[in-house]
Amino acid sequence: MSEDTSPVHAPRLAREVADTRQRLVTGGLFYLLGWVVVAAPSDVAQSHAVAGALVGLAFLLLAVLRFWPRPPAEDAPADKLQAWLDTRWWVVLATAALWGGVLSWTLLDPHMAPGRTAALLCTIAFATAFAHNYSLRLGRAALGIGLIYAPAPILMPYTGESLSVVVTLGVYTVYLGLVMVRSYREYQGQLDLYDRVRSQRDEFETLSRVDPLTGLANRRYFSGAMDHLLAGCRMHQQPLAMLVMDLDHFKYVNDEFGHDAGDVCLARFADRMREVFTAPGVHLARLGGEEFGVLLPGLDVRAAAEAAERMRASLELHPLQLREGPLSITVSIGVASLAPGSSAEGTDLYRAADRAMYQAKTDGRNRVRIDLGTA
Ligand SMILES: Nc1nc2c(ncn2[C@@H]2O[C@H](COP(=O)(O)OP(=O)(O)OP(=O)(O)O)[C@@H](O)[C@H]2O)c(=O)[nH]1
Repeated sequence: MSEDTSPVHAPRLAREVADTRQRLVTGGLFYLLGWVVVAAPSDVAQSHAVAGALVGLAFLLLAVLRFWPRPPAEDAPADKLQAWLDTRWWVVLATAALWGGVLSWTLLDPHMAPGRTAALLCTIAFATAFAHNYSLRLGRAALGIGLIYAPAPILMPYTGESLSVVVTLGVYTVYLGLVMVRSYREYQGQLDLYDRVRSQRDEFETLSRVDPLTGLANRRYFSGAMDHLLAGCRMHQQPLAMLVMDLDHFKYVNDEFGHDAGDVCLARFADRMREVFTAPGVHLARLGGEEFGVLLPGLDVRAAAEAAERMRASLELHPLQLREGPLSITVSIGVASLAPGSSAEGTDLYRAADRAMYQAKTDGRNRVRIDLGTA
């Protein structure tokens, strides 16, 4: 039962696992009940007591196997989800085959003849339920229905049943086929809709935390990360540093080269940030316009100022590459850090770094300034 198990299908498979699990809950015991109803009027207890008991036990075992093992977690790898589905299908198909055997038995063995009508009615009910509930996979559903139902139209012409019953069963087979295909299509439609809703949800989720122009975190996400990092740094008795960086005379880039070139400049600046700030735990964000933020957990104000100076110097030495050519642009950077024992909050850290950045602007731009108010 090999299927496509590429990771991209994992959420779709997880959904199928959940739906299959839901359908498995009922069903198994109905086959057992069906067997009791078929066996009761026949003299199986006298003629084939052991075989009859084994069939009952087999239905019971298959009913139990529907509940065990439990499905893997929703976010499990696709191959695990697929393996669980495959084993559940074996159980369902084995149940169908066993029922097909029961029906054949009632048709072929005169001892079982009194249970034949009940077997036939159960067969129609089970095949119909199968067509409605198990058309998650077309081929497997067709096989299951065939196993349950095929003995009836195949064997009945040889058991003295009237032609009208045989023809009716044949016509019903066509109906089952149509129901199965329709259920399959409806289910695939549901899965497609589920995929679309999920990818839109992922897109919205990404948009809610990422700045689309630069791919950096946005201000909202950055604030949340700051609270989180601050709690972590306090727990581990570490400082937390922040840089606020503002491009100098950025308006000139827009005015001179156009807004699109300004956008590319912002994106290239973000790339440069990624190149320069590579320490683990660093958070980069676009705070708005041409203002950017960096959170540096574990760095005191001096170490953070050194990191800021690396960024400033990098920009000064290596101009950003725009389509129009290299662009020499500079950045003013404000630095602040919260000491491990400080009771100041994230907003205080932000304000201090922002103050330092404005000081850098006032002092002539293209420089790093420190605010020691929170250090
Ligand atoms: N292309 C582009 N420009 C933006 C964006 N957001 C803000 N700006 C522009 O950024 C410029 C900011 O100008 P100012 O606040 O005067 O700052 P500045 O020119 O960098 O000067 P100083 O900060 O004082 O060095 C304005 O022209 C805004 O239109 C954006 O997403 N894309």
